[in-house]
Amino acid sequence: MKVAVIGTTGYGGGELIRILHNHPIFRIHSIHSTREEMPITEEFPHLENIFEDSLKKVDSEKIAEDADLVFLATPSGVSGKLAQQFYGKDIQIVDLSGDLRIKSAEEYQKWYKHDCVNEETLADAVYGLSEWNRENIINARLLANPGCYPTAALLGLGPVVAAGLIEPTGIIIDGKSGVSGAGKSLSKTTAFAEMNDNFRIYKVNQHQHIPEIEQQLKLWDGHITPVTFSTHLIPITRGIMTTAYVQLKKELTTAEVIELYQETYLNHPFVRVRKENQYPSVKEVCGSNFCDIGLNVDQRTGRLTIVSVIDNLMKGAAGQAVQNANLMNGIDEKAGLNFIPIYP
Ligand SMILES: NC(=O)C1=CN([C@@H]2O[C@H](COP(=O)(O)OP(=O)(O)OC[C@H]3O[C@@H](n4cnc5c(N)ncnc54)[C@H](OP(=O)(O)O)[C@@H]3O)[C@@H](O)[C@H]2O)C=CC1
Ligand SMILES: CC(=O)N[C@@H](CCC(=O)OP(=O)(O)O)C(=O)O
Repeated sequence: MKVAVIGTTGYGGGELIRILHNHPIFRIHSIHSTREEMPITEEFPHLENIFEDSLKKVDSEKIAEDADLVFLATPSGVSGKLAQQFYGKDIQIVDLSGDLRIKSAEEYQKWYKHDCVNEETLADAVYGLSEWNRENIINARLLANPGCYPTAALLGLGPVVAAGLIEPTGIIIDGKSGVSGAGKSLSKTTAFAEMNDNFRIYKVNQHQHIPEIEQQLKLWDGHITPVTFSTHLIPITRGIMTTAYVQLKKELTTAEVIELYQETYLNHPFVRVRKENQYPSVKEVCGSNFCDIGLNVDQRTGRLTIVSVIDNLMKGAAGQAVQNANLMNGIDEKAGLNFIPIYP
């Protein structure tokens, strides 16, 4: 199958190349960004002698004629416009941005601060939380790949929320991300002198992933009320940890909760649930498509602490995008994603 990647010179696009280069079914047919004709090795010298194609113009007619599937690894706003151009053509679309995830146009405008794609396109987009929306993903032509923080937070919360085991009010989620989560553009907040030896909170109560997290939680339990979600930048390159705090409705032991998670994710190879008293760290998933989860019930407060870790560029972006593209095409969901995490 021929695939095209738009936004190849970015961090998410670069990660797509790393995965797709060894994929057994997908072949990279063309790569694109605003810098047409430039060999990709000018931006990514690490690809020298491995993959040296040149970037091509973004021509949606031609891409749709030549390729079977297109990955949009482009910024919010750009992705929406491109999705609109490809929509209705004979090509599958997997968008890594936030432009197709929020079903309410009003909510999208409120959090993303610009106009949303048209209603018809939005209605057709399938939310690609791979482990939880498989039936719809299998039939999707237009796929909204989840955000990095929502992936970690939702995989962590899903089993207890869907089972109705927690109070629907007062959910708190604390997220920490490495700086590659912000993309490759230069900015003061991600500059070395700002981030090295530092740790900061950002977008307090204003993060664009809040409506995405709430939308999915409400599908699991319609009684869920607004969540508190805080994001922090930490001085690492890759990796996200989310820690969620939820109140259990009834007394449960940590062992019982772990059993529920193990059963829920039994047939989902990319989610690994830690044993009692073991908690994951970001290094344990770095470079891989795994989401590792650790759990603990505090018997004093009746609260459950849920720790999830992912690599933001893999399960949080390109890895889950390929997992979804596999599912959309009836391919083994692990195809091309059989990476052992890079440790230490
Ligand atoms: N980084 C992460 O961990 C995650 C990112 N995402 C989302 O994935 C998308 C890509 O993110 P990321 O790779 O980090 O971003 P980057 O800023 O690193 O890369 C953006 C890419 O988009 C290209 N681009 C920008 N404007 C256009 C345009 N008008 N036409 C064609 N190409 C364009 C750039 O190419 P050039 O400069 O060569 O023109 C570059 O290749 C974003 O929507 C982001 O929100 C989602 C989850 C996690
Ligand atoms: C560290 C960092 O800055 N991360 C970015 C993640 C952005 C992202 O992935 O955006 P979408 O999912 O909305 O496309 C942020 O917090 O905004």
